[in-house]
Amino acid sequence: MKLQVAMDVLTIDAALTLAGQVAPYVDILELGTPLIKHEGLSAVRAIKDAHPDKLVFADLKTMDAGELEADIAFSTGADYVSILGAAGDSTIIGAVKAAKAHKKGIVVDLIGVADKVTRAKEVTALGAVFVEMHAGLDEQAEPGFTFQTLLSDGEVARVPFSVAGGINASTIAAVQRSGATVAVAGGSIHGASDPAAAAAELKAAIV
Ligand SMILES: O=C(CO)[C@H](O)[C@H](O)COP(=O)(O)O
Repeated sequence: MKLQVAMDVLTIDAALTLAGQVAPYVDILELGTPLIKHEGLSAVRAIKDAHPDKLVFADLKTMDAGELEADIAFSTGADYVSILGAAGDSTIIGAVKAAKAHKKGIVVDLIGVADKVTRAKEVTALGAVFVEMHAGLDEQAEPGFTFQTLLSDGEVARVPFSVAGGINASTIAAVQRSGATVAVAGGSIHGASDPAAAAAELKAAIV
């Protein structure tokens, strides 16, 4: 299982600092949606230039204009671009077309999708390299939130999937047992007093 750090910071400087701290322990460097909205896709270029050996994930969460938005991000250095599973099939098909042209990958983020299992199968058939079983920051804060549903949806869907939703050192082993191909960790790394140590601890928990 690969480890992806979600860099939910707001400036390119902060992202470069964080990436420099955690790169030895992670496989995928994700530019978070707030960072891209704040700094633009130049953040993707800056991270790829600084870490050409790492996979770079642009968390666009695209809902429309799939081919155009994905093409821009791939042209700027992204290896993966996220498209929302709630988007129409034509948006996902367009984004996959751009990914194929660049020999890169589309990840479909299932945040907010009620039936994640069905949509996971549909978008994988459309060409997504993997889906993200994702509970966003707001959903994590809702009463009754349970992380377990993400894992069981991934297990049932039987397609390549990542998991994101507050993963930390005490939950990452369960993520791996569920069969996930990627564990995404944001706050447990960028919010730690020592992000390098936090990333190292997560990496060490992956067997
Ligand atoms: O995409 C996101 C929110 O929409 C986050 O980057 C993702 O949820 C990972 O962060 P955390 O581990 O803090 O949940």
